[in-house]
Amino acid sequence: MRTLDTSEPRTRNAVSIRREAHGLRGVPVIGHLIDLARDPLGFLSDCAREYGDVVALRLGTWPTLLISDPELIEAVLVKDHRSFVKNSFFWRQVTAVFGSGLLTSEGEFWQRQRRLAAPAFAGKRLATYGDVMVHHTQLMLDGWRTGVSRDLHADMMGLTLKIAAKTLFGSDVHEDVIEIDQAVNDLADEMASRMARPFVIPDAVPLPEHIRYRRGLRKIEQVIARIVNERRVRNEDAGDLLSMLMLARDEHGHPMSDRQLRDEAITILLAGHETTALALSWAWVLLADHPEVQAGLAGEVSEVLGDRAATVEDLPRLRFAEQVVTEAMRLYPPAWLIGREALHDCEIGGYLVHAGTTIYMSPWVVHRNPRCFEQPEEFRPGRWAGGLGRQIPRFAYFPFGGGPRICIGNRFAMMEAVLILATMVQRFRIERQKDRPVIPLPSITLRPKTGVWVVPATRN
Ligand code: HEM
Repeated sequence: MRTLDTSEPRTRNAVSIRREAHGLRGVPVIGHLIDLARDPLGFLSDCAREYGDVVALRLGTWPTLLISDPELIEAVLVKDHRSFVKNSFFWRQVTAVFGSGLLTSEGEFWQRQRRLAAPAFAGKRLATYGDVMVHHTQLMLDGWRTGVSRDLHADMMGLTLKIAAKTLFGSDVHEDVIEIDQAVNDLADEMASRMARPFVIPDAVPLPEHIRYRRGLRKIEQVIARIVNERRVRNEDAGDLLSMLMLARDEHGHPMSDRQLRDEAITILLAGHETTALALSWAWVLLADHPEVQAGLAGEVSEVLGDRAATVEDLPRLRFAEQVVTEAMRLYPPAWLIGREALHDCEIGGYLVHAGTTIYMSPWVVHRNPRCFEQPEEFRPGRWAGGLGRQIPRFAYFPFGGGPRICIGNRFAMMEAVLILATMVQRFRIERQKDRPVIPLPSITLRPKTGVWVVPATRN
């Protein structure tokens, strides 16, 4: 039971909470860290439900606010974005992996890198990726057998990795997929433990997880280096993201350093492939649990495509497929928590925010708010049919974040998810393997803890 902490001074409207059960008052240094580590989704949802749109949490020594009101989220991410940077505690834990790539850099440097990368994710260039997406999905499905159970999440991870490598870096990674997959998992696990820990254990301490983490990082760096070297040898402008980055020159005419290329490539590869795989895996969990929705989707795909392969031109008519992806990301947003840190004292919606305060905004929490969505726990893709997206506040639904730091790959991801989903449902009906429940694991991303085990059946 959590109660309002009236023993604390209340500045302006600021609300503080503490947990009284289990003697948590006896661990003031840790504050709510244990609650957050034990059940992050439940804890943050309870906080918002019980204490409202702005809740002060005690996470170790870090002053933290959980903000769940769409207008206030818009203030942080858009209107007052200059007052905030990406949460530095969080990002410090992952800088060894992402370096100064797009996800983690700030200021003018970030702006320049974003400008360079943006054309690869827009317009005509984006449209050229469609065939690769469908082709790789078909290759994957060729290996599926009716009645033979499989981990669909592992399939989605392998598929989106191959697609990202091919479309953005012009490279095939078939032989490396299993190892990269393992490496990404090891990195994500270690980054998540570091985030949850209120203290830092130096990398040099030879813990098994540190060894796995270093091995994972080395593997990914090797693959990236190979891709960059292949391109240097061929010395051609392939018109993809890697070429754009390699051909870019700064104001002094200098190309990007190998280190910066590595940072950007690793960022795009990691930020892009797991999140999209997750959107698809969660969509399939929901579709398997709602056979009538899956049948509706198959009906649309059959009407639009018949037996032929999907193309980018079909996207405007695959409306229900898009609604399925949108609704799946409402219930299971792959990026379930977004963080910022206040650069200086400021005010958000009348609340005083001190410099250094961490702001948490959780799509998981907001997307399930009954104020924003009717029967929010229900999977109803059709709710998006009548232009719901335009009727709700802009930040009632924000799976890709928003403002200047909005996901650069959001259109790429939507296009990829819809094309993959349509290609899959065209060939297979998918049921869950009953004895293998799916357990959400809110790590850096929202993952299915032990995969998504399904039994496919060929459609006649
Ligand atoms: C369903 C799939 C995806 C989801 C849910 C997702 C989610 C997000 C979110 C929430 C952010 C903003 C984080 C913040 O503001 O702190 C972000 C940023 C980013 N995403 Fe995605 N993403 C997805 C797919 C992709 C893809 C396909 C790519 C690239 C191929 C990508 C690359 C990036 C990059 C580079 C950033 C940093 C952008 C910047 O700060 O300028 N993402 N993503």
